[in-house]
Amino acid sequence: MSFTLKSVALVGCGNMGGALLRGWLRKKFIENIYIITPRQESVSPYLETNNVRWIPHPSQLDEKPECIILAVKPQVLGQILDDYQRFVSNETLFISVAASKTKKFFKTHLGDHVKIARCMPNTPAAVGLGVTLAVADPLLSAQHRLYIKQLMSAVGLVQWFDDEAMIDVGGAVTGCGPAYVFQFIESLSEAALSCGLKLDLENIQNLVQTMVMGSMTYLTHSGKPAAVLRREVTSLHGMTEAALNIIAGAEGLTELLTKGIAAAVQRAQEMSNDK
Ligand SMILES: NC(=O)C1=CN([C@@H]2O[C@H](COP(=O)(O)OP(=O)(O)OC[C@H]3O[C@@H](n4cnc5c(N)ncnc54)[C@H](O)[C@@H]3O)[C@@H](O)[C@H]2O)C=CC1
Ligand SMILES: O=C(O)[C@@H]1CCC=N1
Repeated sequence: MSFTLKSVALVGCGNMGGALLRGWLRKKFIENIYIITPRQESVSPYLETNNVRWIPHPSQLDEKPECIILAVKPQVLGQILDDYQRFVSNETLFISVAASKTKKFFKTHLGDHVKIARCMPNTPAAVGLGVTLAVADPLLSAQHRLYIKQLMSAVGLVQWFDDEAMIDVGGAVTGCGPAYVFQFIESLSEAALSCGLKLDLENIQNLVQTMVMGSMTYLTHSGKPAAVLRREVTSLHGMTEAALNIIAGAEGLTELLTKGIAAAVQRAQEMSNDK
């Protein structure tokens, strides 16, 4: 990479924090990474990397990092932010990846002057193929925005929004989205079994997974839109058309996904009111 970041503190190293960390470590562009989390287990796999240090509690971090990434559950944030008050300064940028917790929430806990951005990444960040939605506070400088862009584009695509509400709507698509894709693989495999495919489930999943990966790679390389490639598979009055009449028909996939995304957005709004 053509740039290096000096010091990043990651608060919480679970599914999302761990995925970001793995993505960042692949790129080797952060000089010092502090993982702040009470339990050592989640950090152990990374400690052999010599620029990663485990900090059990923020009171034990003796420098002000350039950036603090908050990657704990939304419900935990309210209990821990007081411990981060002492890092609030022009030099330290806070980035929350937590669903639902608004910039206003962080200002209530950390003060109006906190430099805060919200990001909604996804777990494929671990392999550098993530999508991060980002919204910056007006207090952030162009330099802060560049910092966020460098940090998050190291693990995939970055999309900025001015409207904070888009983090919930877009997050319900790209943040939650990997779960929909994995669910699709599980469901198609189970459907294959139910329809009489005589293989064990693991074998079927392997076929389905390879088909999904092949389709994605083909889509990427073909330069054609998904709708065109779909039509190329769908022979007039053939098998695919018979299936798609059901899967993509009235009350089919688009309708189901619309309802699912609306439910996720509603849940984000409910969680934003939790303490
Ligand atoms: N899992 C995902 O795909 C995505 C998650 N997010 C957001 O990321 C955040 C974390 O989610 P997950 O990683 O899935 O949860 P997780 O439960 O896997 O990870 C949270 C981690 O925080 C640690 N933790 C608990 N108390 C702590 C404390 N006081 N200080 C520091 N660390 C503490 C836990 O030990 C755990 O390892 C959530 O706010 C979620 O909304 C955002 C986008 C995608
Ligand atoms: O399910 C959740 O609440 C988090 C946010 C996006 C993905 N996982």
